[in-house]
Amino acid sequence: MLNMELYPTSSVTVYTQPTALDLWRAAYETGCPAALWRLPNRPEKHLIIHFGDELPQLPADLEDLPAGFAVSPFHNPDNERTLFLRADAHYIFTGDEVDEHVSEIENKQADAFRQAVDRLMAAPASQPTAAPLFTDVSKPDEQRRFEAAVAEATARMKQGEMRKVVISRTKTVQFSTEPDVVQLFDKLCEAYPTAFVSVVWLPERRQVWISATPERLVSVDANGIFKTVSLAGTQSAYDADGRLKQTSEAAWTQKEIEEQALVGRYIIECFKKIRLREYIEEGPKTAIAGNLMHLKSDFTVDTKAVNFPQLGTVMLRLLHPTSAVCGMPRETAKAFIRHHETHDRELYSGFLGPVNIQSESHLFVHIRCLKLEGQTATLYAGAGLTEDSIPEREWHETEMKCQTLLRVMND
Ligand SMILES: C=C(O[C@H]1C=CC=C(C(=O)O)[C@@H]1O)C(=O)O
Repeated sequence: MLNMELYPTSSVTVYTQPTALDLWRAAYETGCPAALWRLPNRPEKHLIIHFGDELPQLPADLEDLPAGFAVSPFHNPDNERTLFLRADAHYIFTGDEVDEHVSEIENKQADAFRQAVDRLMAAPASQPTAAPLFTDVSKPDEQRRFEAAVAEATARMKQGEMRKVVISRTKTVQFSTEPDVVQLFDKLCEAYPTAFVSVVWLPERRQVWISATPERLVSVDANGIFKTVSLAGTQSAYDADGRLKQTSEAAWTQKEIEEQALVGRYIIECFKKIRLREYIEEGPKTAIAGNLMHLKSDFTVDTKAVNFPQLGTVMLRLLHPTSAVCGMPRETAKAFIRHHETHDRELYSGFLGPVNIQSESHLFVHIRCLKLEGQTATLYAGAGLTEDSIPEREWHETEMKCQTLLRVMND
């Protein structure tokens, strides 16, 4: 556990204000891990900087962690190896106001970061540039491999080996120049007000992860209200004429209803394991997630009323990875994924989000995301399969999921 007493913080509202871009560039140039995010339906944006050369890998125990940002890979037994960015510096952007909380920690990274911020603030403001062009450089056999894995999965499910598995694929695009990720973040926030939008810089891996995810994994707010969701089933939010559909126009097939019900059942099984009966379940309802629609049920627990302050941590351990990204039974699905996917999921379908920031923790399933390495972006998308899945349709679904980020990058 980290002792926050070592890191006293000063809280001031600054008058010569750095922009999010100045701060991001300073973190990027000086190799300080950083996370920029905006919670669903909230106006303010947050940026934290971790002053340190190595990012700790810690158990995701929400009660023990200081303020920061957690990022977990898909493969993370018991959530013990969760990357954790400490909020050594925390900036909150609300309209034109910047609220700054910077720890007095003294080390090489902190000094380099502060100097870089001063230098970038003194430099003439750079003019916004047009988003760079990009081209699809995915492997030509990606679709064939994906569809073969879907066919194999449905055959196994028909034999009764599994009930559900989520198979993913990648799409690689090459940018003409390195994209401005802060500009892309702002565009994603505007396009998807109900999504959790984030950009995370991991200098050890030389990777920037960008996402606009619709799926809450575990939240505990300042009043001790715990939330999770069951999200599955996918269709376009637009009709054949390109018109945005009403949620009431969404028609769901038996396959999609069952796919979502399995995720809900899995959540209820987790509650049962800890003998928790006092939860509220609402839904399923049709929810809009950017260019897509999903079926969604909300689960809520008042942790104060049930006297269960660690519920967030306990459920995080039980839930991850849910059957929205893995499958059922979980271990069989995990083994199938390991053998049939040709890429490493890395942080895709893990979880990420702020921990103990303003007395709240909000962790989301890391989907609708991409990994940026220099000028190359790898997009990840998965499809929940049941025995009724049709390979070409599932491929098309992953194409639509990639569009969540691509259409904003194209804008
Ligand atoms: C695994 C993904 O989405 C999940 C969440 C919602 C709907 C899903 C589906 O319909 O397959 C997936 O379970 C992804 O976007 O990569």
